Amino acid sequence: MNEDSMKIPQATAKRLPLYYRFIKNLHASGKQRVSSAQLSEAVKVDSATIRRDFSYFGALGKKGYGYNVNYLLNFFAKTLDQDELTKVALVGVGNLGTAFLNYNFLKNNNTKIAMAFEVDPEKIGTTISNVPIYDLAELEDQLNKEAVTAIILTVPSHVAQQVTDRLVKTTVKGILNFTPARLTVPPSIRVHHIDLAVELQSLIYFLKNYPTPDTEISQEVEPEDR
Ligand SMILES: NC(=O)c1ccc[n+]([C@@H]2O[C@H](COP(=O)([O-])OP(=O)(O)OC[C@H]3O[C@@H](n4cnc5c(N)ncnc54)[C@H](O)[C@@H]3O)[C@@H](O)[C@H]2O)c1
Repeated sequence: MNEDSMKIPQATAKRLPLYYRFIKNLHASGKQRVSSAQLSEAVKVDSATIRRDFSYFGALGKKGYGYNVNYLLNFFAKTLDQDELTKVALVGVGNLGTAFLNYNFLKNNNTKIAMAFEVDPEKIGTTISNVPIYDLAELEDQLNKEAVTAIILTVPSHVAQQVTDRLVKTTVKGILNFTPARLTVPPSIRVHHIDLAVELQSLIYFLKNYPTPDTEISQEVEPEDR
């Protein structure tokens, strides 16, 4: 993010990539404007929140016109540093790690998994989707050489902290932690925790306590631009 975006609240900033993806699709399909109601339906964020978020971006929607797609696209691209490729490394090429390496992140944004690390001699020295898999012993050297700023952590939970401790001496500023381990990091490193078990439990709680409308109804409101 650049300096202009420092004033954007964190909750708004988190929704930026979501808005950006949708606006990019709209732009690609030749649309010039979009209303907050259309955005709301597509990204599943209520329109009052969208209007408030967009006011931080200096995008003031006009009644009966909506928002200018080109303006938004330029704003998001600049704010999210889309002109710069962010290098990411993955640590732990098991079931989950392999799936992420096979998934082409570049399709959606300028994020690239540049390298991966392993301890299994069978995997070290091989590639998956052109991503080289290095020995964990080379962690600090390789990360610093390529100025990697983010890590996807998909190791067994009992080694998560020891891998994290080694990142302190590198260019890494953020960790996307898929392990159930709660990580201790210095203030210079940010951790986002993705716990599938917790998310699943929360979904099931919502299904039980806040039943969704009939499938037929939700299909009727499916927008064409999704
Ligand atoms: N598979 C899933 O659906 C899933 C879902 C949610 C969370 N998780 C979590 O993600 C993590 C990975 O899960 P998985 O199913 O891919 O496990 P996995 O055992 O298939 O893969 C772990 C990989 O990490 C490697 N490894 C072990 N120690 C390492 C180290 N110090 N440095 C680098 N690599 C190391 C192993 O050789 C192995 O290839 C676990 O913490 C798991 O709890 C997995």
